[in-house]
Amino acid sequence: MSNGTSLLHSCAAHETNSVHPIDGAFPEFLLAVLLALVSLAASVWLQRWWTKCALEEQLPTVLWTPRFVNYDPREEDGVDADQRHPKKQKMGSGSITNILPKMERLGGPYGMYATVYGVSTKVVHVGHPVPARAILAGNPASAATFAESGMEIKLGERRTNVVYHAVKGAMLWVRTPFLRLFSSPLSATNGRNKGASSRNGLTRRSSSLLAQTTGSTKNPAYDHFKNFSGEGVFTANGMDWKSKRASVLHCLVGQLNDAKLEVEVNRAADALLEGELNMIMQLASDEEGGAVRDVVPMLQRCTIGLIYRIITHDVASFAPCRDGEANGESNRIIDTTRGIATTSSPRSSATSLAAMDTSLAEKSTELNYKHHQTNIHHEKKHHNQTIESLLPNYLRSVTKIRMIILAQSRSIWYLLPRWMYRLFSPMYREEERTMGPIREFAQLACQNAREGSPLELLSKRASHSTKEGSDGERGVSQDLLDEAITLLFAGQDTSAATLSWTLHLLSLDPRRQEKLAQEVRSVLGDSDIDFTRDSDFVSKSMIAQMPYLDAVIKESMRLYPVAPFVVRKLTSDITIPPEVNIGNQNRMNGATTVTTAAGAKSSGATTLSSSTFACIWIYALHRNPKLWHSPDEFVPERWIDPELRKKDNGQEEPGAYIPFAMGPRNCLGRPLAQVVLRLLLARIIRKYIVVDPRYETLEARLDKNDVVDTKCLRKDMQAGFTVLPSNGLMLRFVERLDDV
Ligand code: HEM
Repeated sequence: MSNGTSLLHSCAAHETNSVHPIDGAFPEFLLAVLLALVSLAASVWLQRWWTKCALEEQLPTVLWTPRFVNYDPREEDGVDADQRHPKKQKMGSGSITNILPKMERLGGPYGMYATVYGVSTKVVHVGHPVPARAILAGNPASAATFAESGMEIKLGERRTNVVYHAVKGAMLWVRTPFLRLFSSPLSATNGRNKGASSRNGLTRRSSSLLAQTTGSTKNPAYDHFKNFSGEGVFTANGMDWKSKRASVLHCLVGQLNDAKLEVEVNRAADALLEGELNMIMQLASDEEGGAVRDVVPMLQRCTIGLIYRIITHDVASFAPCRDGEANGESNRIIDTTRGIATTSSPRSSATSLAAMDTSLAEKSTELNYKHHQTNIHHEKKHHNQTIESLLPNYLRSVTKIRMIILAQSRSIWYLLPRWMYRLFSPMYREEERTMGPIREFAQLACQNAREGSPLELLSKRASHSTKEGSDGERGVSQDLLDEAITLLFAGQDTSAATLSWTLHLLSLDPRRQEKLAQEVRSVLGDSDIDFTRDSDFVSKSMIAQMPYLDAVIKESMRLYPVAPFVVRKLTSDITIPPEVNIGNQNRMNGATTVTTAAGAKSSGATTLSSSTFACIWIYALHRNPKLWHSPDEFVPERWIDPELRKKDNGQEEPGAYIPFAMGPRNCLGRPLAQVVLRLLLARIIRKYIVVDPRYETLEARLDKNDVVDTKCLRKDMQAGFTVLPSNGLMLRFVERLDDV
């Protein structure tokens, strides 16, 4: 202590007596730091301004305001974040619903506009089928026609900036002689020259075949997914992606015959209807107003069981729970109902379980059913412990990771080097915590995969057995684990979300719901009860006879595409022909009269330059009033009625309706999802009337002759990289009387 004091004193004395060497330099040092900071800020500002000006040559451009968005766990707990934090902007949903008005307001060609993201990242926002298909699928045909027509390629609506052009001109003047000296004819590209795009294509050839064929790639726009799905088919690139996609198609989609799929989906429907909902109905007998429950988690449990069984063939772990053996969350319900006898009829409990067995689906004899049922119960004892403990955490985690990944992509962390995000961002720590249960669950799926199942088949393929990960000693390669995470998520989340939105729309439209129920029941009939097959069983051939069911699913996916946008990076310049009037003649390409979105005449093409990112807004495409009549209305009839069909340009135009995206990186699980959605919906609607209590309240307030406008009851979207109804979806299930 005394030593310290004397040291201080001596320092003070020294300071009074002599000039410290740093004294004079200190303000200069500060000044230098300040200058450096100012020049850094100025160069960033200049760079952003420069990029904006360059983009504005082609499209209206806005500057993205950087911010540190962090994931807020309060958004997931079912309490409306708006109510708690009135000033807080909801994550993502506003930017989805406002996209069309924004495109309209900015009025670029095809409604496109651009954003300068970060310092110089260019993002083009697309909500029109012509640019959308050019970017996603490549559009060589239209490009060729365009070139052959000899039409002069001019710029689109040009916003002139005098200073920008003066500086650019001066720079070109200085640079051109040097460029001529040092560049080869192939690399001398100028985006504005006719044919430039093909030359760019040659010089910037990427190793990715996809990039060559479509002029766009997912890389690096999806890199922030990699902590989640690693190098699975969703995030992989180039040749790695190509071989992985071929393998997954072969082992999953190729192996799935109709009989297997029907059996598995009916098994999942049993778990939902005879298991969970049955329990809820019993509980609700004491509840005033019947059983009002959040259907989203129920559907998630149903679809995770389904995809898990499909990829592992492990039928024991998620077998329907009619006797109080439910997993996870549903256990809570069941615990409280111990002592209440199940009401499932002997017919359904004996035959539904039986109908689940793949091999027995073909043979179907009573003896085999009983044998199989015993097997299921035996295997359940073995597996349930682990699955039961992991499932609730897994579902919570995947719901959360959807939001974390979106928050990341909207935050400044996305633009900074990955190591910075890992080191400094609290979001990364949250992400890692969340990934724990997801990895564990996928690990278990890989270990439980039976012989001949898609995961087991994948494990033998070179595409999925190269990279040994940390779990190598447990016999699971990192590649396989990544794929399991990808497939479990893609198979579960999207189907559950789409069904949730469909039930939401039907609950707000009882008339159409009844129409659907009638169709389903007329096809399924009161079915002569067959001892060997459950009368609830719905097959693919049955749903083929239900056009209204098909229309309802299509319409729900139009209004609520669960992947509201996809992103690509352009690998070569893409020139989009001038916009034409979209009239009844439905010519979107190649006509001579050109109308911009704002209505002004123009005769220019638009060239989106290589390395630009393109955000294809599926949500905007599906609600574009130029493509759909009554775009915000739920009108399933539009898909059936020839008169209504004529009013929708979107039904004929490739790229206008793309809930599964399009091009080489379209949804790989589409054939699976198409069947799953229809079968599950048919089963639900056949048994239950779904009622939104808010609709009832609104209807009760109105006069009998009033038309109930349900738009105000539509749920907001909880935006993750897939969208779910915000704060859950509370519905009441009422058993259809004639089924009792
Ligand atoms: C309603 C159901 C579904 C919808 C709406 C849907 C939608 C989509 C969309 C829009 C994409 C493109 C994503 C992008 O480029 O960013 C996609 C990709 C993908 N989907 Fe689906 N999907 C559904 C169901 C499924 C199912 C059941 C599976 C598999 C089990 C699946 C597996 C995949 C995979 C692996 C990809 C990535 C393909 C690639 O990059 O090559 N999806 N899906």
